[in-house]
Amino acid sequence: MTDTAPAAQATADWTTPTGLGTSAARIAARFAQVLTAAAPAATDAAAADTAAAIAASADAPVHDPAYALRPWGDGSASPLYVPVVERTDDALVEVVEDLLVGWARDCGFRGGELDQLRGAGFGRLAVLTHTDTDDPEHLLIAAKLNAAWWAADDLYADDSGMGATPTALPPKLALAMAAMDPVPDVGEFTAPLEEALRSDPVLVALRSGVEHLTRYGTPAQVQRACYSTFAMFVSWNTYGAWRYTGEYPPAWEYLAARQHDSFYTSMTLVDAVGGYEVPANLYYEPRVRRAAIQAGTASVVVNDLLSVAKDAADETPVCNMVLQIAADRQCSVREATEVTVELHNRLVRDFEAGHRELSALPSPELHRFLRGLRAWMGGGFEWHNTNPRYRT
Ligand SMILES: CC(C)=CCC/C(C)=C(\C)COP(=O)(O)OP(=O)(O)O
Repeated sequence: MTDTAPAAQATADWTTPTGLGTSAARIAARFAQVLTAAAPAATDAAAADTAAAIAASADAPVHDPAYALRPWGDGSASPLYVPVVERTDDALVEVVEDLLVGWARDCGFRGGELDQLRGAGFGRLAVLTHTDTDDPEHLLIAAKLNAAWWAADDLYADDSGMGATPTALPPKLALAMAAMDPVPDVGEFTAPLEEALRSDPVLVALRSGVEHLTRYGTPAQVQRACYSTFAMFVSWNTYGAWRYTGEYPPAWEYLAARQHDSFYTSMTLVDAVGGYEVPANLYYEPRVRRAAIQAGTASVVVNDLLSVAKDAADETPVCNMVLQIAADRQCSVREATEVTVELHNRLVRDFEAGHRELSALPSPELHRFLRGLRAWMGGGFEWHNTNPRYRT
């Protein structure tokens, strides 16, 4: 490796041989391609060694104690296969919640909105899901952005009782993008935009949340959070169109939209909150992205399972996987719930298998990130299953 270019040296620890074997060559070859862009010297040999390591890891034990079958809701449906909860820490939760409510007040939320925010427990969500840091300032990255995303979701997109309407939604989301990803100065047109961005607590919260992320994360981490949010907004607009026309989608089409409106967006923060970075070309390596999408989708399917009653109760019903399946198949909610549980458990098992394969890749950051995704699923389940928001 002595002639290796500096960029290649920076990535050399990913390519260090760690095992033997020949199966799973596809993932290794792809991984080598990712590296090749920066490290011409680290190609075929590294790919073969990586494939070997993957092959060795494919023989992992069938039951991983990091996962469990857990009852949920009122306990009447089949259990969910979820990662175990890695941390509960009430004292830390209180610190983060207090800081979060102070921040929300500074953003302009008042009275009942602040009570709702505290009741929702986004600080608790951060503590349950980001288990590799105890630092309140880092946890606040997740707490602030999740609170801001949820506020936008409730107030702009979902909750008719809070003033959300399908026709006002798209322009509000366009402003939300401007709040998160600052536009350059445009002379006389800047002042009215600034005024609009300062006049709505949701927009102030989104902007401030990104600023907080910017203090601790890299530019790549900030933009990945922004762009996954913007993809999520496309799904919100899609739901808005369905609710406006009253033409609700089949379950497969809803699920296609839901995969970009999921806790994948929350999980873009995993490494920044943890205080490290998965380099962009590894973060977006297809197997890594697939694992992250599986984790995000599984977690949002938990949300759908637990919010059936809440979603069905809105005067313009909110799309929900259980409700879409029940409508498609003309079956009961109970039957549709079982199909949804099966879908969830399949996603988690597929994630688990992918995690096992990817564990053979010699990147400490990637290993930590995959454990972080797993922890997020476990904490996300716990949060939903114990949250008054989802109790009927
Ligand atoms: C990433 C994030 C927190 C996005 C906000 C959108 C959101 C609240 C979800 C993806 C969860 O789904 P849903 O809108 O159905 O949530 P509720 O059931 O209203 O809690």
